[in-house]
Amino acid sequence: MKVNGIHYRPVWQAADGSAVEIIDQTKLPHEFVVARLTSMADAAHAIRAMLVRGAPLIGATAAWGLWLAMREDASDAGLTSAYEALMQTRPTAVNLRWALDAGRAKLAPLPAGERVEAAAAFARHVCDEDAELNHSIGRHGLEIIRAIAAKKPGQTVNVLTHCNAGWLATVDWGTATSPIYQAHDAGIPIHVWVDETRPRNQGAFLTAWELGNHGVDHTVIVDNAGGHLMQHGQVDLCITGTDRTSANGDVANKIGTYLKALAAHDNGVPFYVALPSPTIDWTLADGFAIPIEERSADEVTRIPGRLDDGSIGAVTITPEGSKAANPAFDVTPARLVTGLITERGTAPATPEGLLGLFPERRAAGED
Ligand SMILES: CSC[C@@H](O)[C@@H](O)C(=O)COP(=O)(O)O
Repeated sequence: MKVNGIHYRPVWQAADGSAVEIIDQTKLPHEFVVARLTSMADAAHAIRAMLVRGAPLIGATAAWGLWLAMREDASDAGLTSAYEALMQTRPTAVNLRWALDAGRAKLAPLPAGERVEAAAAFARHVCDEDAELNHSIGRHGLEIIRAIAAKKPGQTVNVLTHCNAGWLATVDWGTATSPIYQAHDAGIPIHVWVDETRPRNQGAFLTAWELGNHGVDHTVIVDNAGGHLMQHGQVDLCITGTDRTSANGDVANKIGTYLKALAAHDNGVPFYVALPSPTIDWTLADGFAIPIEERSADEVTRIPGRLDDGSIGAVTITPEGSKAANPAFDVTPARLVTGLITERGTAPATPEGLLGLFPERRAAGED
């Protein structure tokens, strides 16, 4: 998507082929900074420290991390240690495992001398494919928004989203935002309630920045406001992303998603989850086994932002000595999910619903 008229992806190979470049998302929305990754350790750090984040982008950056690793050591031992180091960066988004498994399967049979070029080709493919999948998700999600718009002619469709499942979290388009961008581009009047998404504020920092860049009308709200807005008929539908969806349609996503789904259910508001197929974990029968990342207490006790003097800083908001817990994701049970919007269409959040869209998984017996 575009930033000041220039098309960007959040990760790409540097024009001279010497490095990987990323948009450093820890600096947004106050500064637009491009960071260079020149080693596998740089890529691992970028994922762990959330310079890049969001399930599909974590997978795409890991794929580029394999390329950086092969430049350093293309031996079997080098491949194994890069695979293991990158796998340990963040636990919840299954796209990481998907990309590393697929990358290792491509590279392992090759002679070491061919691995660098093959790793670059693989990373380019992962990125291009993610952009295409998300564009398709948008086409299917657009039909849902169009149907809601048809029931309220001339009025604005109000969507609530949580965290950032936008183009910054993917390679392009975003998952939850792809239907929103496509509806906006199709001329459907649309407005987005953006959950700030404490503790890291991906909604306030990133989703609001993205939507603003694309000219989509939006309002940032505190995480606790969604239920109230739903009770008062101000939300037509919710769309979120997911870091991992189990084979029965349970959805792991940013902490707080579950509470939005409960409020939506109580108020009869449709609650959709948008996801590309690499986010489905076919090995898990339900969501309870999804590993939930526990992050630093500092993310809860301190908030970064632009200070009144214009500088960028952080403030402490809790009393000295108070403990803070920081589970970064939660699992929304499938029964609260109206539908899963995938690149192949929208499925009910059930095992049969998912297998109906991905019948090859039935035959595969799942791996
Ligand atoms: C298309 S991104 C879907 C999810 O990855 C997104 O909603 C989310 O929870 C991101 O969490 P983050 O901790 O910022 O990586």
